[in-house]
Amino acid sequence: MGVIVEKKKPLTLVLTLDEKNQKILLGMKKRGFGSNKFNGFGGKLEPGETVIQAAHRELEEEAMIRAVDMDKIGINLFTFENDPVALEVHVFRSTQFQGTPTETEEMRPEWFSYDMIPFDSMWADDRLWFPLFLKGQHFLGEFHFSEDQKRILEQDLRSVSQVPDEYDLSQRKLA
Ligand SMILES: CNc1ncnc2c1ncn2[C@@H]1O[C@H](COP(=O)(O)OP(=O)(O)OP(=O)(O)O)[C@@H](O)[C@H]1O
Repeated sequence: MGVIVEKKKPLTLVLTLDEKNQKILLGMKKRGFGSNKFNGFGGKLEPGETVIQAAHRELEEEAMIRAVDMDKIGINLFTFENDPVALEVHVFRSTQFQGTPTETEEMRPEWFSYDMIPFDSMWADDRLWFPLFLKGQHFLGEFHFSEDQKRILEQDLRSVSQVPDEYDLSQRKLA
């Protein structure tokens, strides 16, 4: 116990669902942080941008689709051994979009059935919170990773009735 966090960096993550066919759109990340893993679409905020604006922009840039609905469903706070900066990932759920998912320089999109999500090729936290996400439950998670980003050393995940605008660092469970 005792994960030290000095500051946090907001990021977005959008998961697009085809509820009728029980499928989720993921992308194989081709470069940068988390490369060679399947994930939702997202990234950093640009100066002056809100979290929701960044969520829409990153989905358009990385998957070439435009979300019609965008619901904030949770926040995950990620920390890594020997790194005082936490990643605050705002997770969104979208069930309607315009356009056709298209491969970009950053991502190769692919649909997966809810019961065939490729967790072995994803971040280790995903298999823990996806079940809540798929049920539409709001959640807050904290995941402390090993320095090599492969293993979760400590974690806390809980359902909440409402998702706050940001993760209150003074309320961390792994502090
Ligand atoms: C540690 N466990 C994790 N589990 C699940 N998802 C995680 C994650 N850690 C980061 N993520 C997501 O990974 C993307 C990184 O994005 P990232 O490439 O850094 O951002 P962005 O596209 O702005 O950067 P560049 O343009 O490449 O610099 C972004 O969606 C972010 O939410």
